[in-house]
Formats: sequence, structure tokens, C-alpha cells
Amino acid sequence: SVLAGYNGTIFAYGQTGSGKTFTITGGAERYSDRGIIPRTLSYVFEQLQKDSSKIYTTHISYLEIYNECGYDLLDPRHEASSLEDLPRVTILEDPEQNIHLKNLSHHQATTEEEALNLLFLGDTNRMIAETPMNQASTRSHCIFTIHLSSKEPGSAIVRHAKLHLVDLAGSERVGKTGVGGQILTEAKYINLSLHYLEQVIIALSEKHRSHIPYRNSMMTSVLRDSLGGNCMTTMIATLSLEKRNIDESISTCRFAQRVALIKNEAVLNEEIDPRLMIIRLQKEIQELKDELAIVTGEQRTEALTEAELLQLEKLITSFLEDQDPESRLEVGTDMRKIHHCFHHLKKLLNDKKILGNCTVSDESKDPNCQEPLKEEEYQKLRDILKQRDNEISILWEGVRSFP
Ligand SMILES: Nc1ncnc2c1ncn2[C@@H]1O[C@H](COP(=O)(O)OP(=O)(O)OP(=O)(O)O)[C@@H](O)[C@H]1O
Repeated sequence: SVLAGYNGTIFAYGQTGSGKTFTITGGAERYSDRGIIPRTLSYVFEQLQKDSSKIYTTHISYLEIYNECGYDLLDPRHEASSLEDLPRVTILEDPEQNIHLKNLSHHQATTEEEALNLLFLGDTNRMIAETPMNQASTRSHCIFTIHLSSKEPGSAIVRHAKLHLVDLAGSERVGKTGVGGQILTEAKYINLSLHYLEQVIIALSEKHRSHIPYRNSMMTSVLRDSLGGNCMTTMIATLSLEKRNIDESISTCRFAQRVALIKNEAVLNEEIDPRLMIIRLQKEIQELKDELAIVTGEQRTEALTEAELLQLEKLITSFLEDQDPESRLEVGTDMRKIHHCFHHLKKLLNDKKILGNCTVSDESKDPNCQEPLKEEEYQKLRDILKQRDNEISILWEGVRSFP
């Protein structure tokens, strides 16, 4: 599904020593002990190689959350001797409430080997930075993320998907382990984020809960989408088989039961890349211009030349003056010329309106607000009038001479 453009998360949850790291990263001794991350990388790159219909880009990030602080495990400087030497990652939230991780580096991996090297770099930084009090894996959450984007050649639609592979800190209930003092305080602090994770899971699994307390911890903020949003999420519950751990095992199963009630809605993460869209449209315009040049036999430029404009205006004038109702304005199929004709006609019409007799108070104004009479029409009317005058004078002479 991640290859198709959906977000995905696989997270391991269980008490310390139950096999979370073994499941997610794997054992170091045998190849067959490799965990979900190296197996996923193998699978992803195998699929990418097989699919030549799309262009894929893969980036890797690796985040460790310890005591509510984020650290970039892919710091390439190899200078970290403690966790504090690693770049600090902070959370930023945009107005759409999307979470962004400031300072978390993303590294491009073009092959499985490059991606595995990044995993090893992260794991090395993780080990180097282990705190003296306890094994880091027990006390921190690690999120290995594969960022995948894909697009079809020539298309401006890009699909982005993230796959989080998460190794959570041990989930033991500190209250029952019998520790006290300083260690208890620290253990409580370590487990606080798991407590918040549980609260988020409870809120999500209860219907009609409008507020989900994601913001209480960095881990729930980072995994917000994975827990109750746009993501296909799988939880792996790791259990200890020893009888003395039965309480922890039952509590892990209860947690898993709640998680199973949550329904996420994953959607395809598609977006249009405006840069690619512009390139595609420019290409399409050029292709259409070429096609047009073949059909019309002439190369189109952006605008009509002065001579072409003049020629068109002459055509319009003779079309308007032509008394033949059948006359036509022939400008061919060039849309630029057609548009120019319309513009010019509109301009003439507007000019005429301004000069027209409807706006001029004049003796010669036609009462019906029609066009002013032309000189020859006046002349014609004057001639008719003169003729009628003559006829009347003749008639009048006749009447007078009548006895
Ligand atoms: N399925 C397994 N097969 C063989 N060995 C395993 C298996 N699961 C876990 N182990 C071994 O058990 C030990 C503890 O496992 P692991 O470190 O994965 O536990 P964890 O749940 O990640 O603990 P923590 O919470 O401390 O990180 C390791 O030595 C690991 O190699």
C-alpha cells in the first residue's frame, strides 16, 4: 500500500526484553534474524526495480525520542558520544495542524544498500548515545521512516507516502515492579509517553470522543496520523513467555485489543507539483503550435504583426460598408485573428455609441434615437420636397385660373 501512495505504520509494543527491537530491527548475528526494517527495505527496492512505469524517489529519516526530546539518529558527523551530541529535533505544527519535524534530516537512498547503510548509521548513533543508566532501546522510542514519492513519467501528479517502522520503549508498569526512589521517578518519566500513548488509544477507541490528547507527548504528536488518521497501521504485540511476566503480557494484550478497535482512514496522498505542471503545459503548447504549423503551413508567433492587424482592420471596414446582406468577414481559422476582429468590432461599436445621436442634443436628432441621416438622404428628401412644391404651385396656378 505504501508503494501505491498510502501512509503506513508498523509499531512494536511490549515489555522490555520481549523482542521489540528483535522484531523491528532484528538480531545482529544471523542474516535470517534480520528484522522488519531490513526486510522492508529489501522488498521496497525489489518492487521499485520491477516497476518501470513510475519514477520513484526514496528518502530515509531516523528519529529517537528520549525523555520527550527528539534526536536525529542520521547525523552523518559520527561525532556523537552521547545523545545530547545529536541534533535536537523539535515539533512544528502548521495552521492545518500538520506536524513537521524541524532538524530531522532526510537522506536519499537510491539502492537497498544505501538504505541499509543509513539504518546501520542510525543504529550505531543509537548505541553510542546509550545512557549509562540503562540500555537506550529500553528507554527510548525509535521511528525509522521510509519516505516514498512516485510519479508517472510526464505526469504532474506526485504521490507521497511514509512508512514508519517504530520500536517503542519497554511498556512495563513501573508501579508493579517494586522499584523506588530515583529509579522509580525516572522510570515513571520514561513511561509517561507510553501512558499518553495509551490515553490516545483509549480516546480513539471510544466512540464520540471529540478530543484526542495527541499533544501530550512528542511520540503521540509524531505518530498522530499513524494512530488515528491518514494511515494504515499495524501493531505488533511482543509478549514474554515467562510466568512472572503474566501481568505485563495480559496488559499488552488489552492494549492490543483497544488498538484493534481503532479505524483509520487512509487516503491516497496525491498532489499536483506546480513546477511539473508548468513544464508539462509548456510542452503541450509547443506541441500544439507545431501541429498547427503543419496544418496551416505557417509558423505562429505569439502576437499578430502590425501588417496583419492593418489588413484585418481593412477587411472589417469593407465588410461593414458592404451593403450586401450576404457578405462575410473571412479571416480564416486563426483564433488570434478572430479575437482581434471581435475586439475591433467592439471598439467600433463603443466609438459609435459615444458619437451617436443618442448622446448628442442636436436639431437633427431622430425622435426614435436612430442613426443620423446621411447627406445624400437629406439631398433626396430636399429634392422630393422641391418636386412636391412645384406640383402644388402648378395645381394652385390651375385653381386660380379656374373661372
Ligand atoms: N524471536 C526471538 N528469537 C530469538 N531471540 C529473540 C527473539 N525475540 C527477542 N530475542 C532476544 O531477546 C532479547 C531481548 O529482545 P529485544 O531487545 O528485542 O527486546 P525489546 O522488547 O526490544 O526490549 P527493550 O524494551 O529493552 O528495547 C535480545 O537478546 C533478542 O536477541
